[in-house]
Amino acid sequence: MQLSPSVTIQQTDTGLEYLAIESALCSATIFLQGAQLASFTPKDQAPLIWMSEDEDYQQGKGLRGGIPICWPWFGVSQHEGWPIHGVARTSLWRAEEVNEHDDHIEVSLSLPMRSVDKTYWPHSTELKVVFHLSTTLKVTLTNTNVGDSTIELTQALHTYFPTSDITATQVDGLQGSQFIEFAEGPFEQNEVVSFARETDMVYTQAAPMQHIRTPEGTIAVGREHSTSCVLWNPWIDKAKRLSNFQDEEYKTMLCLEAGNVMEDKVVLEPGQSHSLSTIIYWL
Ligand SMILES: O=P(O)(O)OC[C@H]1O[C@@H](O)[C@H](O)[C@@H](O)[C@@H]1O
Repeated sequence: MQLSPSVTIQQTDTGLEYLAIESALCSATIFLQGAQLASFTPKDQAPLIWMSEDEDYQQGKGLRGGIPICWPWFGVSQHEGWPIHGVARTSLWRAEEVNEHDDHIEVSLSLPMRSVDKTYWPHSTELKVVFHLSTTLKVTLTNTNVGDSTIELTQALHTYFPTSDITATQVDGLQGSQFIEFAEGPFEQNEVVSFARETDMVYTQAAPMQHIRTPEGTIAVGREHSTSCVLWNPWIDKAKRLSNFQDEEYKTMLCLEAGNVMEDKVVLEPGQSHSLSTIIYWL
């Protein structure tokens, strides 16, 4: 099915539907499950997004790569047995709109709340994501409180980035912020970050822009309405325990995740909205 000149709807062999974008400015894929962007490549440039070679695109399982949407909680829930990173990434979203312009394409999806188990999220909330696709990628996740009581949530746009060599990769722009590592801290980030071990840091009061320096070039990663972000690489041991992840793939990826976590959680009074954005491009 053709939705606009550059956007078609397609299906994997396993039956997962996705929007395929092939425009003069970029190519991209966005799955209805999880509203998960799985690839994004600006025209004549290298891919900006990483996906595991082992991903097998199963229903009800978050994809190992792309941009999983973590909602309405980030990380491990305080309720035992609840799924890590919430329920949005495994739920079926609805494609709402595709608007094609000369200089960008906008694709929006929403999460039908009837498909979210009320045990996990009993509140009346509208959740929408808009992908703004050109030679840059902007993703905006908007929560609106349509109920009559205050809601609180944590969330993240959990972007996987590619590199040809994690040991030759650095993240610049986190200096000056505080981080929590494996539930300890806060510690002060004094230097550019390099990778030589498992990295799982939650940064607070982080500057709105970081630069990932890889052997292939520098990726700019911006955030709006977010003062927290997460930096993750599983390294050798955890790589072996991860689903849909090859043992050696920790060498070729890292996650830098735009967040609203910890003290940066989203608090919405009835009628209020909040939009979290991430902006990604090759410098
Ligand atoms: O394997 P999952 O559920 O996709 O999570 C991947 C990682 O996501 C990161 O955001 C967390 O900080 C890590 O602790 C976690 O391992």
